[in-house]
Amino acid sequence: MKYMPKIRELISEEKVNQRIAEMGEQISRDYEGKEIHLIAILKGSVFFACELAKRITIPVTMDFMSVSSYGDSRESSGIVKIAKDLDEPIQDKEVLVVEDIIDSGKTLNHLKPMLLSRGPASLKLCTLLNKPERREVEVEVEYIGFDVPDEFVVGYGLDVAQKYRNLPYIGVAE
Ligand SMILES: O=P(O)(O)OC[C@H]1O[C@H](OP(=O)(O)OP(=O)(O)O)[C@H](O)[C@@H]1O
Ligand code: HPA
Ligand SMILES: [Mg+2]
Repeated sequence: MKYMPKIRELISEEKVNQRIAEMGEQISRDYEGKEIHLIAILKGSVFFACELAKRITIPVTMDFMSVSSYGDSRESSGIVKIAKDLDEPIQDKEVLVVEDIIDSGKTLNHLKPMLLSRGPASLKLCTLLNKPERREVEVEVEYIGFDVPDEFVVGYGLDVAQKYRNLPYIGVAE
């Protein structure tokens, strides 16, 4: 039989949804009077990005970029592969990049200068989870849902070898 890790709950569905609602409220206040352009980094951030967008009360547009570096491994390959670029230009837009997790920092460290070179009015980062102990390259992150310990987390969009993205809570794959 294929190896299936046991999943231990780390952050309940209720806590995740409550925190996302708070983040949506804070973002709506910070960007009051503006429109916000959310860029969700596929695939992991899609659950968070949709839930966050529903909690933002100012006008929202969305675009998607598909980026991967982990593949089926629990370690970053260090090679950030862009499988799908944005559909629309971001020039003069208030851009908020939405991630499910910042771990080594390599993905965002690679993406940020690339997006900045396209001339957005502003560019900020928002992540549901942050794993500070694993950071290899510095990234400035404006909005963080939860700090998590140095364990491989799954659920709410996060996968281990493509599985468990659909769990409605955050767990640890043991
Ligand atoms: O800070 P880092 O060490 O770069 O890790 C964070 C990135 O890794 C994961 O993506 P992954 O490559 O697993 O692609 P996926 O979203 O399709 O699962 C996650 O969704 C982030 O994009
Ligand atoms: O802990 C993690 N879980 C799932 N995907 C990830 N990508 C980077 N870190 C993680
Ligand atoms: Mg992944």
